[in-house]
Amino acid sequence: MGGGRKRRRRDGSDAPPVMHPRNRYAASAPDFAALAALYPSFAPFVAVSGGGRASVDFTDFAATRELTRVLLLHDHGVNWWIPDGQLCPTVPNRSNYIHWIEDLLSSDLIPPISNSSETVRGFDIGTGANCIYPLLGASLLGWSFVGSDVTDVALEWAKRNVESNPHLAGLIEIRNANEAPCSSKPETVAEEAVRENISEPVDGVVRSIAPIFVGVVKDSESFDFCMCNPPFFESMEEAGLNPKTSCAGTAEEMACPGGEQAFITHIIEDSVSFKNSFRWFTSMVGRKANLKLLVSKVREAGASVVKTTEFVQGQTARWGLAWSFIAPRKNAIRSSTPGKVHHSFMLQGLRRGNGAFQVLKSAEAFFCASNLSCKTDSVSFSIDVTLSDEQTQAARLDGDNLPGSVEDDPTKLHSTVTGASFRISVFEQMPGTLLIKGSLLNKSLSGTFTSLFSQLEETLKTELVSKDR
Ligand SMILES: C[S@@+](CC[C@H](N)C(=O)[O-])C[C@H]1O[C@@H](n2cnc3c(N)ncnc32)[C@H](O)[C@@H]1O
Repeated sequence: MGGGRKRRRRDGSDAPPVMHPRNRYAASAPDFAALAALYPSFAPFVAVSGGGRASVDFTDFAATRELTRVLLLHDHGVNWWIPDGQLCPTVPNRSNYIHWIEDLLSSDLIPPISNSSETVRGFDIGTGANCIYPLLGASLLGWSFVGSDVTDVALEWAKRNVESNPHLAGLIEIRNANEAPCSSKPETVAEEAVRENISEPVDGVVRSIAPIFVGVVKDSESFDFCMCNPPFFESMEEAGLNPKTSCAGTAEEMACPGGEQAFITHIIEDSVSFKNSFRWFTSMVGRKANLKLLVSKVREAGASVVKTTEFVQGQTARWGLAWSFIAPRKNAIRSSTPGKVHHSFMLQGLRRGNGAFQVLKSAEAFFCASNLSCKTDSVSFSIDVTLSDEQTQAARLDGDNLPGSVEDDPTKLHSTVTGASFRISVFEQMPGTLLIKGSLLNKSLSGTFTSLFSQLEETLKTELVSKDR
C-alpha cells in the first residue's frame, strides 16, 4: 500500500494489478497528501519528498494506525480506534478478502443455505480489537456478522468499535469464544480437554487453542460464511518483527501453539460437526506450504468443494482457502449440454515446483475428495477413475442417461448398472506446459464426466497455475 507505488517483481519488472478488481484502492492507492489536507491529525505522519511524492513511514505504529483510522472514516464512514500494540490492519489488504468472499457467495457453485435471510450472515473467527472484517463487510456490503475472540482487550475494543458506529451496530455481535455457553452439540473428549486447558498464557502465547465454533455458534444458527485471519506463528520469535512495517500485534494475536497450521486444522475439524451451519468455511493462510497441506486436510474431511486464491499484500503473499460440504448444484456437477466422451485442456504457467507428477497427485486428490475410486499409474501418468455402482445409479436417476448407457441398449435394459469409469492422462508438451486429457472408458454418464472434468480443470488452474498470468 502507499502513494501509487507499483509492486515490483524480484526481476525488476512491474507486476500486474494485484488488488481485487472491486477493491476501491485497486485503481488508485490512497492519496496521502489529500488525506493529510483533510485530516490534520494525519498530517504529521505524511512526508513529502522533493519530487512532491507523499509517503507514510510504515515502521511507525502511530502512523499506520492513523492511516487506517482516516481511511476507514473517509472512505467507509467508520469510526475506529485500537490501543497501542494491537494488530493494526491495512484497509486495502483486508478488503481483498471481503471481496473474495463476495465472489464465493455470488458464484452458483453451491446452492444457498435453505433458511438464509436476505442479509448475508458471516462469522469472523478471531475478530481482534480492530474488528476489521465485520466493520468492512457491514459498511461495504451491508453484511451482518458475529465476531468471536478470546482476549479481554480484543473483546472490549471490538465492542467499542462496534458501538462507535451506531449505523452498523445492529449488524455486528461480538462473542467470547472462551465462554462458549450455549451449545448442546456434543463435545468430543479433545474439545473438552482444550476447553479446560486454555487458562493462562505462557509468555503471552496461549497454551492451546480455545473452541472455534463449539459453544460459540448457537444450535439454531446458520451463516453464509466464516472467515479467519489466524495467528500465523508458533511464537513471537518466529513472528519476528518485519522491519518494513509496524502492524504490531500482541502475542495472542500473532501466535498460537502449532501456528496457523494447527489453528486452521482446528477450524477444519470443527467444520465437519458444523457442516450444516455454514455455506462456506474460509480462512486466510500465511504460508504456501501450509496451504497445500490444509487443502489435503479439507479434502480428507470430506468437503465437496474446495477453492483457493492468492492475495498479494504489499510485498507479502497470503492465500485464501474456502471449502463447503454442501453438494454442488446439479448444473455445477453435470453439463447441461450433452456430454462428450473426450475432453482436454492445457495447463500453462505452472508455479515453480509443479510438474506432471504434482498435477497427477492433485488430480488424484480431487477425485478422491469426491469419493471416487482412483487407480493411479505414475509410469504412464494416468489415473483411472471409477464411480461406484451406487454413484452411477444415482447419476442415472438424475437424468444422465446418455448414448451408450443402458437406456439405449434394450438388451441391457434389465441388467445391473455397473460403475462408469474414465481415464485422465497428463502429458508434458514442453517445460511448464502440460496437456490434460480425459476419456470416458465405457461411454456411460458422459454428462457427469464432462462436468467433473471441467471442475478438475478449474481446481488445477486455481491450485497450480501462477496468478501472474
Ligand atoms: C491475527 S489476529 C486477527 C485479528 C483481526 N481479525 C485482523 O485480521 O486483524 C487473530 C485473533 O484470533 C484470536 N483468537 C485466538 N484463538 C481464538 C479462538 N479460539 N476463537 C476466536 N478467536 C481466537 C486472537 O485473540 C486474535 O485476536
